[in-house]
Amino acid sequence: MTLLPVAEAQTRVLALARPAAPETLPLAKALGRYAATDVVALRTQPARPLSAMDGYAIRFDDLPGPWDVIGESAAGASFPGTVAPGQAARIFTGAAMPTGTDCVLVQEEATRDGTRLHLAGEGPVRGGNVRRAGLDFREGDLLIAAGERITPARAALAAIAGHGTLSVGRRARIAIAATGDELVPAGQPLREDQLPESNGLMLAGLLADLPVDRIDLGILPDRMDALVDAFRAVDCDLLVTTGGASVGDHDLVRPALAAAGGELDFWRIALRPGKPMLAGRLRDAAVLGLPGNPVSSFITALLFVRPLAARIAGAADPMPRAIRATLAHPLPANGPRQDYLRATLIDGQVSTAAIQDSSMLRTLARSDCLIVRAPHAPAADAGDSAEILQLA
Ligand SMILES: Nc1nc2c(c(=O)[nH]1)N[C@H]1C(S)=C(S)[C@@H](COP(=O)(O)OP(=O)(O)OC[C@H]3O[C@@H](n4cnc5c(N)ncnc54)[C@H](O)[C@@H]3O)O[C@H]1N2
Ligand code: MOO
Repeated sequence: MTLLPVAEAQTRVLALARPAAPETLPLAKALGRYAATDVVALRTQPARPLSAMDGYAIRFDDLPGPWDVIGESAAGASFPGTVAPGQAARIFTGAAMPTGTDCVLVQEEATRDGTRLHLAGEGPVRGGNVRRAGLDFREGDLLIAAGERITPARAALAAIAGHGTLSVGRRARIAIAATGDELVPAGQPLREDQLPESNGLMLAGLLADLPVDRIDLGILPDRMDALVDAFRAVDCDLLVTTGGASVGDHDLVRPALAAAGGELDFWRIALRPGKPMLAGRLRDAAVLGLPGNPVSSFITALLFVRPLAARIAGAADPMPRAIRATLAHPLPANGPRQDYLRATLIDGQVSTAAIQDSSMLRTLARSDCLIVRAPHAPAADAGDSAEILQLA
């Protein structure tokens, strides 16, 4: 049996995306989306030299004073004249430096007697307390690259750079179906051979921070006709199923995809947990069939569903980012599959949970990171560096 390496599976999954045409939205609505084009500054910030402090705009060469205060410059109400040698202008934070001045004496270091101003401290350095024109950026600078997320800071940056709207990727429409005759909606009475459905809720949570509209297909039974009907009817950018991905007699997602007219791209990854995941296309939609075990569903959602959803919405770089931590204890050599061990990170030291069964939600819920073990990684010692993925 050939198992696809995780990195290759991720590349092939991202290639299933068909990003929708972008749309232009007011900045407030563009928050959380991905930029569809490069965002360039339409103005220089600051446009003129500004005071960084409340005090007095002076000429550095006039130090140590005294000065005559001849006017005032406030944010939005600049001093219109020129400040000559021996003169100063009252100034406030964010106000334009009057012509002729080059530094600001903070008011804590000044005393005033009517219009007469005296130095009462060290005074500024040359150019001190002034934000030069273009300190932040200049007109024409690239501020946000296409495919970057419109975070709160980037939305604010776009606003101050002169934009009122942005061209962004559309929200991805993601249909989620749980499959399995044993599944009952959470909170409902159940027999001992039944199980509350939990993967759909988990997937919804894992997509909640992305620009995604979810289509909840609920619980589908392990019957070809029901699966094929649901697959034929769905209209979405990405169809995600959980369960029925393996080799059992009731594992029908793969044949149902084919019967509905879909195409399989690949099935089975050198991944633990999550090996039986399948990927394909169905008409205009990408399809990911996640394994039913809750932890397998979680990890395949983290490694494949979230990145693909973000890519459909226009993300350039949607992969989760690994960091490094120190192993708190030894680890045995790894087998042929890339392993994602449920673990806890404390003060940079990472420890694995004792039992790593892919059905165990309590272990997953207690973990705040996953240790990534490459296929055939040799045994590791306490104190060795390990790659980890942090869980939100
Ligand atoms: N002979 C083999 N058996 C199995 C193999 C294999 O290679 N050969 N692979 C194993 C691996 S690895 C995994 S992972 C599982 C997953 O297979 P399926 O995707 O077919 O999952 P199911 O059988 O449908 O369910 C597994 C388990 O998870 C529970 N489940 C399913 N959906 C949900 C849900 N929405 N919410 C909560 N729990 C769910 C289900 O009741 C089962 O207990 O296959 C191995 N078998
Ligand atoms: O790969 Mo399965 O997901 O081990 O449990």
